[in-house]
Amino acid sequence: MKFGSGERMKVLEEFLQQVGGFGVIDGGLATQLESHGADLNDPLWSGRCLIESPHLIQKVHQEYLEAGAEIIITASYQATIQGFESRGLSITEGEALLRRSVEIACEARDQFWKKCAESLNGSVDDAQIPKVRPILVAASVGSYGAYLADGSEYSGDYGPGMTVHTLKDFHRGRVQVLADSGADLLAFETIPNKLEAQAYIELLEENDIQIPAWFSFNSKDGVNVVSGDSFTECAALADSCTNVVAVGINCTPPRFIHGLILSIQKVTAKPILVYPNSGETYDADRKQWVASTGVSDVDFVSYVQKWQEIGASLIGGCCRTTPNTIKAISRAMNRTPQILPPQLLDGQ
Ligand code: MET
Ligand SMILES: [Zn+2]
Repeated sequence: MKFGSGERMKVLEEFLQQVGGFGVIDGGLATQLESHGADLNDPLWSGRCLIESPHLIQKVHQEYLEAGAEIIITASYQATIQGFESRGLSITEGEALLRRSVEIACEARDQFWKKCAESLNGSVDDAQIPKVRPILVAASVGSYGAYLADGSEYSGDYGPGMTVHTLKDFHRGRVQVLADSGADLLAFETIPNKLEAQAYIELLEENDIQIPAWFSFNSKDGVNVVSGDSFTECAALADSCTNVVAVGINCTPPRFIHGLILSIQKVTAKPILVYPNSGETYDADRKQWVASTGVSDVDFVSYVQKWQEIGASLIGGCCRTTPNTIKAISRAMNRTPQILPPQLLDGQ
């Protein structure tokens, strides 16, 4: 089916309507994989598990669904065809692994729905966390900086010679594979600069990508994206693309989110998504998060209703957040009861 811009918007609009106006995104995927013992000290980071431990990825998706997530993000963030090639895999094998990342998330969703239908027949377990509910699978696209695995997804500095053309060439194959994979939307995450946002837009438009996309930027000062480009200009650029159905912020300390939501609102009427990290800082040289700089789940959650009030429609967590964070977000979220589509209640 060919999507016009209206139809693309409908995917998210209908979802938001069904979940009561506000949706819960999952939490840190890599973080939770590591807590189950995965060694992600690897250029492929969480993408390594697509090769070595796909069952673990599915387990983590399940955990986030149990915690209340309504949008689960695939393990393709740092999984790239080029990255798989440097592992000795062929392009075909790399593409198959990307498709697999979406299949794993879809399987987790199917199992979750099945389990809900069998055990509860649509009833509610936790007062605040409805068991049977719409769930979207978002296919993650991490930045070129994530592929470089040198911390440049947090500096946005790709050097003076970098061009939109090079970035488009880098992303083209993966974006096309993920767009045709059966995912509900593409999640362009942790976008560190304006150049890469421009490259994504041109790719989506030139390749006539049919599924909707969200653009999510990261910031370390609450004013600009990490490269120093204006956050507002980046958000306005995202707004200009008809493929983009939501604009937001991820992997950014919670304390900056309020101001950034207000900046996005000035330039778009599209839904706003936020999934901050725990507020800890990442030491790119040591490839470690520096603990003690972050906020607890309780503090994180104290922000949730305020973010909703000022205009965020989708809220979740990024690095160093866990199923506990998502459970707390889901409970704290202020929303009207859901109108569930009948096919969900039938467990189909
Ligand atoms: C560096 S941001 C990482 C985002 C990715 N979706 C993850 O949670 O692992
Ligand atoms: Zn993150």
